[in-house]
Amino acid sequence: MALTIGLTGGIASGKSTVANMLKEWNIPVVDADKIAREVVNVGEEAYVRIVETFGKDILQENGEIDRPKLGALIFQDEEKRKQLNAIVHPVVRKKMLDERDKILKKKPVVVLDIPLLFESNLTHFVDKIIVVYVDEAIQLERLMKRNGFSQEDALARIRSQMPLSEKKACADVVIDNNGTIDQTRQQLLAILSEWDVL
Ligand SMILES: CC(C)(COP(=O)(O)OP(=O)(O)OC[C@H]1O[C@@H](n2cnc3c(N)ncnc32)[C@H](O)[C@@H]1O)[C@@H](O)C(=O)NCCC(=O)NCCS
Ligand SMILES: Nc1ncnc2c1ncn2[C@@H]1O[C@H](COP(=O)(O)OP(=O)(O)OP(=O)(O)O)[C@@H](O)[C@H]1O
Repeated sequence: MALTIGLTGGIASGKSTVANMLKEWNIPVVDADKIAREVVNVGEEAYVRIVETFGKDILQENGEIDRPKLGALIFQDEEKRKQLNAIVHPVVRKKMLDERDKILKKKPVVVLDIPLLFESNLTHFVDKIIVVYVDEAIQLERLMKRNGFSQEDALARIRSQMPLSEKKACADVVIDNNGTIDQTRQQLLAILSEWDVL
């Protein structure tokens, strides 16, 4: 029987780290962040609407969207974030579900890696939910390190999402990613074997 697993968590909680493990084991993963980047390529409908809404100031010289600049804008301002979400999310959702359907024609299981699974009310599209959890102090530290953000910028991003503790409470299963990568891999293996996926 077909199984759609939702993989979610908070910003920098370790979703991509877990998704990479799944891909190594040949489990197909649909990456919402990757699709969200593709749908705003120069000339795409969402690109045109973003430029109309936020102006040419958010573009690089070559015409592509300046992601750090747009990020700085929308993570400081909830109204602007809602405007961006309203442009990008419907297109991402459609592409993601198309990819899911294509994969499920050939494979019994697919994982949808969706950072905003709960915030965007997408839980009805998945059968099981894995939340990748970290304590906020570690999340902050990893986010600042990975993106070179100040503490203030990193906190603005964390605060723009549903608290990770709430997501944890809504999960079918939680991966605690406070420890080593290997400890995370062991937890994932146990979940997959329990669900007969490996
Ligand atoms: C604001 C943008 C340009 C910043 O780009 P940047 O390359 O710096 O970050 P990236 O796209 O890799 O996202 C990193 C993480 O930020 C978080 N995040 C991104 N967008 C949002 C949002 N609208 N609300 C809350 N968190 C978000 C997610 O945890 C995501 O995994 C970009 O994130 C964007 O276009 N966001 C809107 C689309 C979106 O919601 N994407 C996320 C899920 S589909
Ligand atoms: N167990 C771990 N130990 C040490 N570092 C880790 C661990 N897990 C992830 N990291 C590092 O933390 C950072 C965030 O992890 P990752 O990119 O997987 O998170 P994410 O949830 O996909 O983030 P985003 O929502 O921003 O896409 C990365 O730099 C990653 O290498």
